[in-house]
Amino acid sequence: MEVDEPSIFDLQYVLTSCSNVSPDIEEEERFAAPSLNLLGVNYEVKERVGSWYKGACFRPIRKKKVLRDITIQLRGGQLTALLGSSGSGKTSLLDVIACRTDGKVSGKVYYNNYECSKEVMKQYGAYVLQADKLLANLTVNKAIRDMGLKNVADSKIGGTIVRGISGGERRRVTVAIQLLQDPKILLLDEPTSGLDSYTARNLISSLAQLAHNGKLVLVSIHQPRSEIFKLFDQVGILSQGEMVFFGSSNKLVPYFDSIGYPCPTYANPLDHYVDLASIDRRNNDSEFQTLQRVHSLVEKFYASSIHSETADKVLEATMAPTTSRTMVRFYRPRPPNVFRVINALIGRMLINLARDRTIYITRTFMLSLFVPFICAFLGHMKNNQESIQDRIGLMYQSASVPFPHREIYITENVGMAYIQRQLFCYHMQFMRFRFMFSLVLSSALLYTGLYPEWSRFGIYYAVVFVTHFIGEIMTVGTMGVFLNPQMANTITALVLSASILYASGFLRTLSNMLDIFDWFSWVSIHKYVAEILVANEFKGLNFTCEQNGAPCQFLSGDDYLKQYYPEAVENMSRNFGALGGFMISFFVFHYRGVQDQGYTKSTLNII
Ligand SMILES: Nc1ncnc2c1ncn2[C@@H]1O[C@H](COP(=O)(O)OP(=O)(O)OP(=O)(O)O)[C@@H](O)[C@H]1O
Repeated sequence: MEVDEPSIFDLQYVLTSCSNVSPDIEEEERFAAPSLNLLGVNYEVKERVGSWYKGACFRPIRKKKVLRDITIQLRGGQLTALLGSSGSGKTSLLDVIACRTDGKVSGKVYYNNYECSKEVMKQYGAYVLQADKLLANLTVNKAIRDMGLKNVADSKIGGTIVRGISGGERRRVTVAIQLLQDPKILLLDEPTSGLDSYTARNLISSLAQLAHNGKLVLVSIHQPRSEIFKLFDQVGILSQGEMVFFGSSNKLVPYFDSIGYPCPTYANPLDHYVDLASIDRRNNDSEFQTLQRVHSLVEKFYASSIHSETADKVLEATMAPTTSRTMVRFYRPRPPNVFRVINALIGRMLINLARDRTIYITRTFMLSLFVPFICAFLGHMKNNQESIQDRIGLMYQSASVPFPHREIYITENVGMAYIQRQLFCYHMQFMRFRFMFSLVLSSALLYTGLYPEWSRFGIYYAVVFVTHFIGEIMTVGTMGVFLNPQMANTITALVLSASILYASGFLRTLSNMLDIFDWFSWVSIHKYVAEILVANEFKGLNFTCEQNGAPCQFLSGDDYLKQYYPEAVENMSRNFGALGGFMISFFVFHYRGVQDQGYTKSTLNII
């Protein structure tokens, strides 16, 4: 197998820096090659069909077989490529191996003698997704210290706004981050997509070197150049979820020759065979013909000696008794303790934020416009009858979550094991922002003429902060469920706007509201937020009866509370307790949701 000399930013370097192997591990265990065996694997998903306007519940569910009867063997020391046209099942096969499926998987998936599970994959595997999800403002040096990306080590990674390293270098950083945990199995979904052919070739060459050093490397790939072909040890070609070829790459051309599909001279064999296994859906005739051809290719492959040899090997491997002798333990560097991890993650996020001038500029700009506007608009609060309405307007403003959450915080693919901790760190660092923002807002509003008492200011500030914090948790939680930032923002904004309308009493008196809204208000944060805010402001306040048009209705804040929020003062502790309860339950809910979805579907990308 032909492999280039290591280049200056060769990922191979990672292996040396990561292989700080414990001396007391037996040689045999240390160098045992990983192997993956898939026997008769089927993967079926359910999808709703029909027009969206019929609603999710009324659209029929259709079962779809995404993978059929996949029997393959992958070994450490080999670079295997999965090819196939779009929709052929490459990503699904990687997902099955990584246990990231959301459908039904049948058949056997074995990692050495272990039945493959999420835990096994978390421990031994790493999955590089299609998109590079990296914190834009970190430097390569910080992200992958000593990774061999020397000439770009101090460059910012960059993103859509910040210009940074090139696409190819970014891909290398993503791969290198996964390699930090020294995985035995490395799965990469289209690592070369978006790269020019020269950079793509360099990346595949680096992966080949990693594989030849003992790792099991599996890549899905679109249209590889013919030079790249030489770097693959094994090749699998998928069509419609079935294998039309899986075996050693040097058997590929002779095999297709032998079944009557020779590769034309000067054609790239990989391109040619992928085309052969693709379905042409431009019209019924060509679809029928290509389907027939693929059907025959699959049948021929399953009848071939290449397939039966693989099947025999896989059968033997998956039938082997699981004894302590055959059970291979791999040494993995001991992970740092949880506090070090959290500390490091927070540090990284803070550095990223500190370097992100756009966030600071936008925030400062918004605050410097918003706060003076609020002060000018609501400033110099009087104590006449009209000021009751002014105060309610101010409470309304305080209970709304003012800024949409658009900062990108967690956009880095940190691997499967880190989602929980990263989420925790996200909230820790996010809290600082909200803390400061709520403080500036509360102080500015205090200046407008709220009840001048420090304890009341403290309560006011706490409520503003908690409301904003819950809004944030809701957005992140919704994001965990829908995995779509726009949708998460819209849904949270809608829910919170509805909640303030019917539960706060700021826009319509609660006694005039329909009963149904009263019931709903018990599960809305704004019922409790509003009661705390009005009790905090109105209790002990006196109003004058200036004769400027408004009838003199309330001589004191207590009168107002008695009329509209009769138990607000007595319910103060209950209301704080309820908000605490909301915070905890939203937190647990969103934590679970984000964790499960983040693992199954994709890496977190919170905007
Ligand atoms: N969870 C799912 N729900 C519905 N359909 C799915 C699901 N997962 C995969 N599929 C379908 O299975 C087929 C294979 O998808 P997959 O993403 O594995 O293809 P692919 O070869 O990786 O494609 P591409 O090269 O375009 O990324 C597609 O038709 C896809 O729509």
